[in-house]
Amino acid sequence: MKIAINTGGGDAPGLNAAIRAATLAALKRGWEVYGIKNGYGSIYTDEPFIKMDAETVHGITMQGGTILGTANRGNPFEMPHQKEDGTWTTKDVSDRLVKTFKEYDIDALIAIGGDGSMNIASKLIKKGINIVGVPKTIDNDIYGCDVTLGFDTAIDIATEAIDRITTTAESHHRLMVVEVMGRYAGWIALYAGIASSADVVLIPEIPFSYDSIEEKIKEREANGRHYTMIVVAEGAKAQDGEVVTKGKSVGQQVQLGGIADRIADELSERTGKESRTVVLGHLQRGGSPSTYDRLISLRFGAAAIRCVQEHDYNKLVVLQDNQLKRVPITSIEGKMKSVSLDSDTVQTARDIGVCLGD
Ligand SMILES: Nc1ncnc2c1ncn2[C@@H]1O[C@H](COP(=O)(O)OP(=O)(O)OP(=O)(O)O)[C@@H](O)[C@H]1O
Ligand SMILES: O=P(O)(O)OC[C@H]1O[C@](O)(CO)[C@@H](O)[C@@H]1O
Ligand SMILES: [Mg+2]
Repeated sequence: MKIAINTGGGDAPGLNAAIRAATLAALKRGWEVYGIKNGYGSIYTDEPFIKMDAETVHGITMQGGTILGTANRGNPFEMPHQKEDGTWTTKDVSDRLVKTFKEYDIDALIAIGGDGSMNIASKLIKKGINIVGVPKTIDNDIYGCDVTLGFDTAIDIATEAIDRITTTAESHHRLMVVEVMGRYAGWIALYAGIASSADVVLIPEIPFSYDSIEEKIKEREANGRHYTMIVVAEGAKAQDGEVVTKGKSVGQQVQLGGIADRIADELSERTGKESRTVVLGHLQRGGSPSTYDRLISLRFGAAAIRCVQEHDYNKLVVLQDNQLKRVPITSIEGKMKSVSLDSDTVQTARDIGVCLGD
């Protein structure tokens, strides 16, 4: 049996642990293991696959990033391509990918990635590639999976950062707006916001009203709290506004960012209070995984190999009610896991007085 492994989309803490578990579990079964570099990038080069052995994955469980490299601009069905006149377009190079897989006799691919990677996997499955998916993304937004690898570390980092920003906010009697990642779902903002006792948490699932935040600030001032901590997901938007973006390159998803500045300016204007913004950005994605992420990544990686062993292809290994399960990759195509507004976590936020902007 010959398997290949790749990592796609934004990196996340725990990717290396998943790669290690999948590699060791496959080697243990006497299989050959190959890595694909930079998403699907190396497929189109002279060395499409690199041979992986126990040495390749030695000591990487605790390492951030991915030893295979990743890409979030290299969807084989929409590959950026420069035309003769210098302008950019996209082209479908998936047939070349499928041909290379066949040439090298790869029996199955372990695709470690987010929703975008699983959408690509879904299409490759329809072209005859055997795939087992491993759910990765700090955004925690993969449908059908309670938790994705990388999320736990991201909320730990965000919580610690918000804790630290809170003491300076209080000392200076300021409004502090902390922008965290979360393109279409507010998991990081909600979990880290509640855990760090933020006063206002704004998520994409609840378009916010400035009146509601202003009222919260005024209520706090009246109670002698002369600072307010606002945590906002990059994908959140005002009730009468749009998601704030920074532009888009060909073949890449739109780059988000800038909502914190908008909110800070508007609230300073309304309240007369001084404000500052902090964008946590890629701090949330880098560095060593938490214990939970190491373990869940190892579990996902090994489970993916058990799937291949049973020829149970085209499944995504997921965690549901703390049990490892499998769901068809094609069944989650185009879907997303949003924060449920009647979940107990959202109710908890409301019960302890967190303003959710509505
Ligand atoms: N293996 C891959 N090679 C090249 N591009 C990829 C690969 N996997 C995903 N992409 C592209 O990267 C983008 C993000 O992928 P995905 O949703 O899987 O990642 P994510 O963890 O949610 O991170 P993010 O979306 O923020 O980069 C998508 O536009 C997708 O088409
Ligand atoms: O800056 P990059 O690496 O292109 O990706 C940023 C995106 O990746 C994520 O970190 C993970 O999906 C998003 O929250 C964010 O919008
Ligand atoms: Mg994604």
